[in-house]
Amino acid sequence: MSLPDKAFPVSWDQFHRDARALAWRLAGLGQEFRAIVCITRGGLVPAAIISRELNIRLIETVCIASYHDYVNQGELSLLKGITPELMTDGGAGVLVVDDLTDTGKTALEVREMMPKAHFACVYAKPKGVPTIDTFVTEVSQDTWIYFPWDMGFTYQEPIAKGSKG
Ligand SMILES: O=P(O)(O)OC[C@H]1O[C@H](OP(=O)(O)OP(=O)(O)O)[C@H](O)[C@@H]1O
Ligand code: HPA
Ligand SMILES: [Mg+2]
Repeated sequence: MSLPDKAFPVSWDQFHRDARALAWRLAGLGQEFRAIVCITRGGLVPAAIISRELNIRLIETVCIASYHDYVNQGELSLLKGITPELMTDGGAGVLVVDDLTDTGKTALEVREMMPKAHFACVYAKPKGVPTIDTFVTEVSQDTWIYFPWDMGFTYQEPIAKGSKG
């Protein structure tokens, strides 16, 4: 598969605002979370922001990789599971955080470990939406989200270059 046609670039500022908006939504649920489980690596950044906003200091990781060559999803590899103490009662009271859900496969894998946990991510594509309880912004399935930690400054061709006008 090649990169989807549409690009949704996200700056650090925008990501911070959107992750904070996610924290506001989660605060609005009126639920006390006993811990955050972040899905590495993408979940580390929103987890830092949400843990600060919601004053959650117990942070655990579940380490999963699936997009081995950036755009193409392969087999999911579970590199590190979740501590058994947090998986008691199906993960009730635990907040699972990721940067985005795309096909929903990653979230479903973690849901099998903690069916009663609350799943949150900043961005969602339609296929992944049913796997998530709370998110901020939906983008179409044929959009690629460019996160600031994957980006650098590069030269951009002028729009007019190559056009007949
Ligand atoms: O809904 P899905 O189709 O499963 O895709 C979403 C997952 O893909 C990305 O992680 P990736 O596996 O690329 O690893 P990374 O977080 O280390 O970049 C992203 O951070 C999500 O965790
Ligand atoms: N952007 C970045 N990483 C991803 C995406 C995306 O749209 N989908 C799955 N991993
Ligand atoms: Mg990830």
